[in-house]
Amino acid sequence: MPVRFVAPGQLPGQGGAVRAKICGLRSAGDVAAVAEAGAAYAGFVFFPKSPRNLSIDEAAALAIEAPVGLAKVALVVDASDDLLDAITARVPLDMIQLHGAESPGRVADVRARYGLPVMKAIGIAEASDLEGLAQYEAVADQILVDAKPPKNADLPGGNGLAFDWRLLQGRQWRRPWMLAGGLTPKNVAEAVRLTGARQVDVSSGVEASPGCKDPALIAAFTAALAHTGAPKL
Ligand SMILES: O=C(O)c1ccccc1N[C@@H]1O[C@H](COP(=O)(O)O)[C@@H](O)[C@H]1O
Repeated sequence: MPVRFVAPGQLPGQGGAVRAKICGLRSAGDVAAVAEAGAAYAGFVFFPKSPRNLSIDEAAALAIEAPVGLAKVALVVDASDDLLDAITARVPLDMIQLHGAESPGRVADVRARYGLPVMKAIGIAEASDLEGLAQYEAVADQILVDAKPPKNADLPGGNGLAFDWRLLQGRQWRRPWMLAGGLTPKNVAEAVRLTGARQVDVSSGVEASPGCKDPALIAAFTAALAHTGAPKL
């Protein structure tokens, strides 16, 4: 399977700055703050239980006005084809993030049906959770390594919970990957140092309250990445 979407600086040895995805944007001001901060990706959440949920019309308005060069990502959770058909028909996108219990076969189907790169989220709480990641390497364009949500959590992500980043030390995957889960402006440099991540994803950690992004925290998050050195694995 050809890799259709590899962000610059994401393959081993390519170096480059650590790239940020800021997820759960809900307003034009959020998008402007993310672009101003130099983030690479803007995430729009389509999951009604989330405080960051957007209607398709709202997301379309934000995505159409987003600056060129800011990659627009639709986050969905076990979405039907009907929902994805509706999103992709209206919202200009660069990537689909699957953040539910989608099987490898479903990842492959979404990728083929929509012709967009797909990032599959995998929840990690302990070392054995990493074993499940391998089956997605063959079908996803990118892997999102996130904290596993607590049992009975309303949200499968976006809970502001971190996992033990040392679990990733010494690991290498065949696909570009992103680190997520409980990242903040204060801890992201340490997370990068410990894991070697070259891409990071944040939602709660740059919010003043659930669903309300804080431009100062977004700027502090990307500023914290500016001085992260080469990975020490
Ligand atoms: O942000 C949400 O509301 C959300 C809802 C459903 C699935 C995933 C969600 N967010 C993603 O979760 C991770 C970690 O978020 P946090 O920084 O710990 O709050 C991130 O990838 C978000 O894209």
